[in-house]
Amino acid sequence: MSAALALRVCPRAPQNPASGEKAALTPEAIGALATACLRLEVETWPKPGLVSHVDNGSHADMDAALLHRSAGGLEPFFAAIAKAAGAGADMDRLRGVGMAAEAEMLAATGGVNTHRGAIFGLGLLCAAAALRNAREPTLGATVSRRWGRAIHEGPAAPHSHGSRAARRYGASGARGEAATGFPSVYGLGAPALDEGLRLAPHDPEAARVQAIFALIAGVADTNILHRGGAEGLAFAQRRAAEFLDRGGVGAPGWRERAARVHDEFVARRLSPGGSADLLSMSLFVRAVERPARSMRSEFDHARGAQ
Ligand SMILES: CC(C)(COP(=O)(O)OP(=O)(O)OC[C@H]1O[C@@H](n2cnc3c(N)ncnc32)[C@H](O[C@H]2O[C@H](COP(=O)(O)OP(=O)(O)OP(=O)(O)O)[C@@H](O)[C@H]2O)[C@@H]1O)[C@@H](O)C(=O)NCCC(=O)NCCS
Ligand SMILES: Nc1ncnc2[nH]cnc12
Repeated sequence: MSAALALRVCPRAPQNPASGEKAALTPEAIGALATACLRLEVETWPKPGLVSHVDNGSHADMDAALLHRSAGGLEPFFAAIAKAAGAGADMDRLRGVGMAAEAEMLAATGGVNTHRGAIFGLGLLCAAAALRNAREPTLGATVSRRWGRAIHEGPAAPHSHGSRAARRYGASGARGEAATGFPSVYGLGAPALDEGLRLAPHDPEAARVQAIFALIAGVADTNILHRGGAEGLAFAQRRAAEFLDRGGVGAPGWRERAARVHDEFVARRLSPGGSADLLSMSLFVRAVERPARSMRSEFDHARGAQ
């Protein structure tokens, strides 16, 4: 994103000239950016087992239009989470806004769980973006330092798919990811976006494909564990790693190869919904932390896609 466009997509509150601190984004700009990242995730194909503008992957209950409707409905909640964080909210207060966002999602989608994980993870990154300053290295570090303990100790739904996967397979899931500062975002998704842009400089969708494969290869996605068990997770991780080992989006014929992996996931009904959310979060942290290097035309496109 150019500096001018970064300011258009993410208008910043005035800089504090006395302290010289980085100025925080406005809550409205944070909400708009978070929703743009959710839309960009949808507009990415091939994404193994997941819904996109091309097909519905392993899902009978979702399509791209539903995901866009959900993403649009969440924008004011992402802004509200940022606003609350800017006013010093603790985790209980943020959780209240997150629960209201979940209710909005379910109302907008007729009861389909489109973005529960994203409301939680991207929501916390929105909160951190509102507090961004020169002293914190990353948004993830802010989440972990300010709310990590409360995330660990907070209420958990004992019968959610994620809680079951945690008990059965030891996967720490969405909660563990956030409490520890989003290691999959900073260690897998965001570096793979950079690598994808290097391999295919004129194809930002390719960069997102590189990132989703890197995430699937490395994340213990509780959605895959829920539908496919440990065997399904091992299959998904192996196929994603093979794609990357063969050169990822830098190798000739990559799109056809990625589409074949997508078909294999669909045949097994596997859907890495957690990795989809982590792709949105990777786009978000790069856009906030390195705006000059983000993908200008892509954010314009995302704001138009609905
Ligand atoms: C903390 C909560 C997110 C609850 O977490 P928990 O693990 O207890 O519960 P789940 O309901 O299972 O939701 C976790 C969702 O997180 C995503 N996820 C999975 N693995 C990971 C991972 N390793 N790292 C990060 N994130 C991960 C995933 O969300 C996506 O997938 C959903 C769609 O999947 P789908 O295949 O359709 O699955 P289902 O409909 O569930 O089942 P079937 O179709 O198979 O029948 C979609 O939500 C994506 O977003 C997991 O689903 C949280 O709920 C909570 O505490 N909320 C309170 C609000 C709050 O505190 N907010 C904080 C401030 S914003
Ligand atoms: N593209 C997608 N397909 C299925 N589940 C998702 N959850 C979030 N994004 C998703």
